[in-house]
Amino acid sequence: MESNPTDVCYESDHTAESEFNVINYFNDDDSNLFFHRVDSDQIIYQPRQKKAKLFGQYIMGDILGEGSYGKVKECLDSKTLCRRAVKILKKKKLRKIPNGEANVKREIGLLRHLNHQNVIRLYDVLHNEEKQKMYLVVEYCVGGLQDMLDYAPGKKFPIWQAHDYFHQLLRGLEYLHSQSIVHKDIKPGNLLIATNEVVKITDLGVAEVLDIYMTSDICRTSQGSPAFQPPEIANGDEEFSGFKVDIWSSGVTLYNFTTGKYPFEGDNIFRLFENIASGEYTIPNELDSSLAELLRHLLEYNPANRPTIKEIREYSWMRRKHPQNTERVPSPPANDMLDAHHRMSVLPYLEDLHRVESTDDGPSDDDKTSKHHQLAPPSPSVAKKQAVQKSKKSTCRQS
Ligand SMILES: Nc1ncnc2c1ncn2[C@@H]1O[C@H](COP(=O)(O)OP(=O)(O)OP(=O)(O)O)[C@@H](O)[C@H]1O
Repeated sequence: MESNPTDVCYESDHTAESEFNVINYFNDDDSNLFFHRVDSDQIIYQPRQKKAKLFGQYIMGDILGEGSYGKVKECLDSKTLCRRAVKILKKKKLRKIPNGEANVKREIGLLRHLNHQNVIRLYDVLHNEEKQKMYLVVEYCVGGLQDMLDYAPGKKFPIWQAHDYFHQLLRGLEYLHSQSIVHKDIKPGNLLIATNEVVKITDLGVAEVLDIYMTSDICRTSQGSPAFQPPEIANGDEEFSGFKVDIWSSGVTLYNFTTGKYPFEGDNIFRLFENIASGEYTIPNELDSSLAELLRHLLEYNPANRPTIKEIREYSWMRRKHPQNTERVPSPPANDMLDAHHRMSVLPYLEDLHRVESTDDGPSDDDKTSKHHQLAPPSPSVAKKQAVQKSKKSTCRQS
């Protein structure tokens, strides 16, 4: 077969063409062909433009985490410019989880009425019937205490840090109890940390509201995490004091904060409940005797002997100021270890939303029809530019 220069060149650069978009210049008679070779070091990779997504007045950011009910994303409230988190719940998924829908309904019903510094705030609930999704807009937190423990040396907090967090847990719990609510699932995994080290009790999905006309805190059901359940639940008692369940779980939580371990363990839930029901556990010798004394009382077998929150505050370990002689365990970095400062992930999406493609002569055709403009709130472009600058500058108000 007769070959011409074109064939030869084409074959030799075939891979380059398919991978790097080689540009061919042909002249009319096809006799002068240039292959513009591009080496890999000449290629400029640009990060993929983040496409803005809005729902209601909220602009979505990156994923913060994922639970059994769905994803949690960061978002920005465009009205208040406050940083928030949004739990995205797929209704289909909820129906598949035992008590899923009921738990979410209960949590929403409860959170709507609660307002305390140490309990997560619910700001908004939105539905998308078409997508069968539900959006719960809550306070933004930088992480969870369980994630912090997982990263911490020995999987525990320094005593002074554990002391601070436990104090805050008691404050939040005291508020819930004052509202006749038994949380029933207190554990590090349900304690988030906001900016300024403020602990937030979250996940009220299995909480119970006591009848306000009842004088006791008797409960009959429990769905909490097994390792944090008290002997009366492990034994299958039909009735038990709800508040004392929360005191026991707080005791297991404090034990975990300060030792990195659990008082009761088991290969499976049956073994675990057997161990809890036996009431036998040890407190590591290295713990201060005043802390050991508090833990023993929190983990009293008989719920009636467990202290109330008011009484807990009187223990010498609680009243003491603990020296900050060890470094604080930080909240784990966001975005797979990349961002230790938890920068706001909504910004790149905001930039996409407010990208100005117009010239001085007015908006370009692209601008007039772009999706960004359909999505953006109807405000003049100047105001948009200002909003971007403002949101870049401001560290968002936290309430
Ligand atoms: N308000 C929030 N601010 C920041 N991150 C959050 C917030 N709420 C949850 N997250 C992150 O999202 C993850 C999933 O949270 P979610 O409450 O849906 O599930 P979970 O409590 O971890 O698990 P499950 O509900 O399955 O027991 C959390 O582990 C946390 O990392």
